[in-house]
Amino acid sequence: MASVDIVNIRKSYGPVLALSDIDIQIESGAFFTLLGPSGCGKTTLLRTIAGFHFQDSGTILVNGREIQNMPAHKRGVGMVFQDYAVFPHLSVTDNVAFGLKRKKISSALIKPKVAEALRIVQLEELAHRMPHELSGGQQQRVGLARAIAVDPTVLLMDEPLSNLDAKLRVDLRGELRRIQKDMGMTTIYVTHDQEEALAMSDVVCVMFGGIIQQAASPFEIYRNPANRFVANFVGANNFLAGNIDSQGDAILTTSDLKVRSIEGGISDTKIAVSVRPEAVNVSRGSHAASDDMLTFDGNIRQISFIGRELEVHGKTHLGDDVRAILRPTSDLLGLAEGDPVTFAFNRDEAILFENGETGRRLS
Ligand SMILES: Nc1ncnc2c1ncn2[C@@H]1O[C@H](COP(=O)(O)OP(=O)(O)OP(=O)(O)O)[C@@H](O)[C@H]1O
Repeated sequence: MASVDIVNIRKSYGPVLALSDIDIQIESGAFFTLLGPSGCGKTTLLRTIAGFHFQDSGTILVNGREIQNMPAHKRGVGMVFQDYAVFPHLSVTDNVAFGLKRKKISSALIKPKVAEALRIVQLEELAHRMPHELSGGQQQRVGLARAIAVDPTVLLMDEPLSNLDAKLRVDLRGELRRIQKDMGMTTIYVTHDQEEALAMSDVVCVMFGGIIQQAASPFEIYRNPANRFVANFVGANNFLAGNIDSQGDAILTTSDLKVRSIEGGISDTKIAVSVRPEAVNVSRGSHAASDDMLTFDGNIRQISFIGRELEVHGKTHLGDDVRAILRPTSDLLGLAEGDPVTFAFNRDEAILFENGETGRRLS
């Protein structure tokens, strides 16, 4: 078990600043995920921790020991790659033994270590196969077994499931998490798949533009996104536009509704209020707002029945798009394009962003 501290890591590729003063503390045994869109710097950060890239400045500590200037093979980290990176000319056993042989471990010790790693990833039966005789999921297990066989202090994984089909990806993510928990191995995982990140992680670290936007538990990231980027990137969200008037009140242009008084708010500043689709209610006709509920008149644009859920797309009278996810009821199923409805949500469910930046709950 090992803690990892990343202090002020900065890394450029020529004029491109890929990582800007990254600070991260990872607790021993945690499953820590770097999540962000393509180009946000997550692979660069992972490879800098692994020692495949060197930072321009900053410190990386594993259990309090600086590793940032060590060569990759001395850092004690295991790495699992997106493209499996198994050696095609070596059997499953020899692939898993590869790192142990390179560490000059005696063959008497290699055998039980390989057997144990194959047992953990449930590949004992296929130990003698060659990689071309394995499925993608099995090859990725070989990659994982090879990484854990050398007893790394930290396990690094770069989009390990992204080459697998959707069903296998879901199966394997549960299995990866189980293995990681059983072994108590501190893991840093890279993905651009937000559902995967939420499902697997103790901590999700959302990155954009080489900067950490928020690092918190999956629930916290979803429920209390720190800024508009996180609110938009993680899960679906509605954004209703507005501004702060000369009295310092936040007013939604959607409905001329005052949603909050903002002390020290700068007049004419733009605001946005976000609300998750599952928090939006839809009902026929027009209903007034109450202290707790914000309501918006509008019309149905499209209704899609997707089994367990009904997805409703609408437009408010002042032009904002609204999406709601609801339990299908016969009344809602009877709605048609163009029907007048009221969209409503509880203030508790809404987050106010001033200048599109830091978010805070409405109520
Ligand atoms: N070798 C390189 N030379 C120049 N620029 C690079 C190099 N590698 C990455 N970059 C740039 O650095 C930034 C971060 O790239 P990085 O690969 O870390 O992003 P990422 O979040 O992992 O993206 P992806 O999900 O597409 O792999 C991007 O702007 C990218 O274009």
